Amino acid sequence: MGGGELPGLLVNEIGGIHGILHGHVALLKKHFYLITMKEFLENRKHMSKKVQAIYLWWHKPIINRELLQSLPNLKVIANSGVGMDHLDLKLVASFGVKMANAPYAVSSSTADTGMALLLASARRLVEGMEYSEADLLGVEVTGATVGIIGMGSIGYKIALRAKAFEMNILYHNRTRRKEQEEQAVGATYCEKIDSLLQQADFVMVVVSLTPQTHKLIGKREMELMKPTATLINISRGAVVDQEALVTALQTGVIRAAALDVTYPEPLPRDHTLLKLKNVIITPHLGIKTDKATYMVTEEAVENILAALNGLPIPSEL
Ligand SMILES: O=C(O)C(=O)CO
Repeated sequence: MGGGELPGLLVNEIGGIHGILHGHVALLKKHFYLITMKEFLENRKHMSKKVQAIYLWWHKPIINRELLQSLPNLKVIANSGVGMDHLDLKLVASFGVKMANAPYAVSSSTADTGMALLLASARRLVEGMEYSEADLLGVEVTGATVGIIGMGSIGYKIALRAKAFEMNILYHNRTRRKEQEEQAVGATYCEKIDSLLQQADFVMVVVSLTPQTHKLIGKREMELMKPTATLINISRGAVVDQEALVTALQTGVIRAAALDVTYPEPLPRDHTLLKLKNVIITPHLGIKTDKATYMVTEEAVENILAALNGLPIPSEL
């Protein structure tokens, strides 16, 4: 590898389950001298000074104090998605390193994942594929109420999609959306999460994982939900108390769950959740489309270049 004058960009790895997709390498190489974590660790002394930016792919928690201490020229860490729970933000900031996420690129594909789970659970698609019986009775989506917990850009796109399915839309968020935004999607604000839980036929969890949202949906919250309701989680596994969820699903406290996120990911093969018929689990498909993953990398490149050029970072945290 040459390197020339291009700024050094450290990435987890290339390819594999947790690596930058091969198709993105050319884009990154246009702007940066790419260094994989493996190359960095093999030649730490030489590489340390080169690294000016890190591109974190797929929630991999690779940043710790020791790494930060060994990168004197690091200016920015860009993330490949919106969730930053795998990063110790305070620690990074204490090194004077800027951080950016990629909220724009992810919103449509993640909202699509949420709706796919909602529809698949409502109409029992997975069971339908497993059994050729034709008498599986699902629940109607048209006219049902979806309760969106977390009305950021993904939550809002879910509301747009739910409107097209003629659903009633409730939402809970730390801050209320503007009246025009609510009207555009026909969403009603619930100041109290409990009121949303009591009314919704589909509860869609979209909040970021923070200490405040850790196990936000626990036993009490599930007991507030209707026994006919479905819980859909596309945020982070730990926003839902998974043990409480198993019990709720086994005892009919709620009808079903559809989860794109769990803890750990993936779940061990013998995990109870994988054995329940009223559960759909997908392997964190969130943003995983050809288009969205590429857009995420483009967004990260923009953020990194802005940071290295001393310009305002579009998605700075
Ligand atoms: O953007 C993120 O953080 C995601 O997990 C999308 O799936």
